[in-house]
Amino acid sequence: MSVNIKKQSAGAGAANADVILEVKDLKVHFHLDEGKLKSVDGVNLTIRKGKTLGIVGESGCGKSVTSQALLRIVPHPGTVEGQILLKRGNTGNSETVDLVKLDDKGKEIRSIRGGEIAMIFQEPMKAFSPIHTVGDQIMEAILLHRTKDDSEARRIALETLQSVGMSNPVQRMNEFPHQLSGGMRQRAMIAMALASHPNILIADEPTTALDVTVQAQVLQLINELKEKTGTSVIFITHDLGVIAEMSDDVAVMYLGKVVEYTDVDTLFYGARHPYTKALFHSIPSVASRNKRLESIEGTVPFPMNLPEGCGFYSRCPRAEDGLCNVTEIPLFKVSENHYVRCLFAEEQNPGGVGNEH
Ligand SMILES: Nc1ncnc2c1ncn2[C@@H]1O[C@H](COP(=O)(O)OP(=O)(O)OP(=O)(O)O)[C@@H](O)[C@H]1O
Repeated sequence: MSVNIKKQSAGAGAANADVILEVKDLKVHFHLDEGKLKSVDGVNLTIRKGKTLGIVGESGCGKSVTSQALLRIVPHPGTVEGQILLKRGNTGNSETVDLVKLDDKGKEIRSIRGGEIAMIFQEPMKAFSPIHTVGDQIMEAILLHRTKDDSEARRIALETLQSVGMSNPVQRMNEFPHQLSGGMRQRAMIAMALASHPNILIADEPTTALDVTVQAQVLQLINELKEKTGTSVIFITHDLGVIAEMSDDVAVMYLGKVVEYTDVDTLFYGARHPYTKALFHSIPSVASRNKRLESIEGTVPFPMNLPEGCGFYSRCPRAEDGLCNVTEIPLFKVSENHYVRCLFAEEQNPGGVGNEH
């Protein structure tokens, strides 16, 4: 995929009025017989109105569990701590709700889920029931969140299917999910997520299962809808090429923590964390297509009974014994809107490391 980076300011220093969701010190721990599994361990994120935050990292670093926490759908025996501050209502008449404090089966979170915050998954069959038609399922979401009128809901459903480029939407309304092709099912799921007019759309690896052409179409569709409706997007992927296409701001996650947080162009032109740099070395580019790709040495450790210090220590080419493996490494501010969790983050910056985030 070609790398096409937009100039943007980072979310890390976003003005308060622009912020629609703020995640503070989020921890999701699974209390298992073997011990405490720290899937997400002290994550801070800022989601701006009408912008996309990309969350990137290898498998197992806590991306999906973070998105489950935002919707309060973390399965048992997971616990959620910290703050997830959602701004609701219009400017001038808004209130902030801490989603962590809500009962995860209560009325309020159920109205937010699929209403103000909607999610699209890698596998659309997860979102659809196989025994109801696509139209009935999209209408159900609309009847729950937008109108009580059946014919109005049908009109909105058709309009939404059209807006996502669904061919022959009238016929598709009467079809079952398994009758659609992979790409069409993905579009139908996006339509279902968007039909309730969410303020925030969470997309968790939504194109991984699709072929390259359909993948590009779906990414373009999400970007167009974002421009048109002003929806904020949280885009989760392990693919830096997709991050470049989609993101305004980027959080790089490793072992349940954010290790680098900045705007997309700073990340692509000035990544500082050794893990982010390793991720860049592991993506194919036109220039390097004839060379062997470097994969990151080792695997992500299991997030249980971890040793002290930096989580990337065991795989890091820059690691120093007695320094990096002693205490937890904080997130340092290396420049305006650029935060890096590494003691050597200042190495390319003669001005030195700034304050902690
Ligand atoms: N329900 C669960 N019970 C116990 N552990 C879990 C559960 N869900 C996730 N984990 C663990 O939490 C860690 C983070 O998982 P998560 O699925 O968030 O990673 P990810 O970055 O989204 O990876 P992938 O790209 O493969 O989905 C992993 O070690 C995983 O095994």
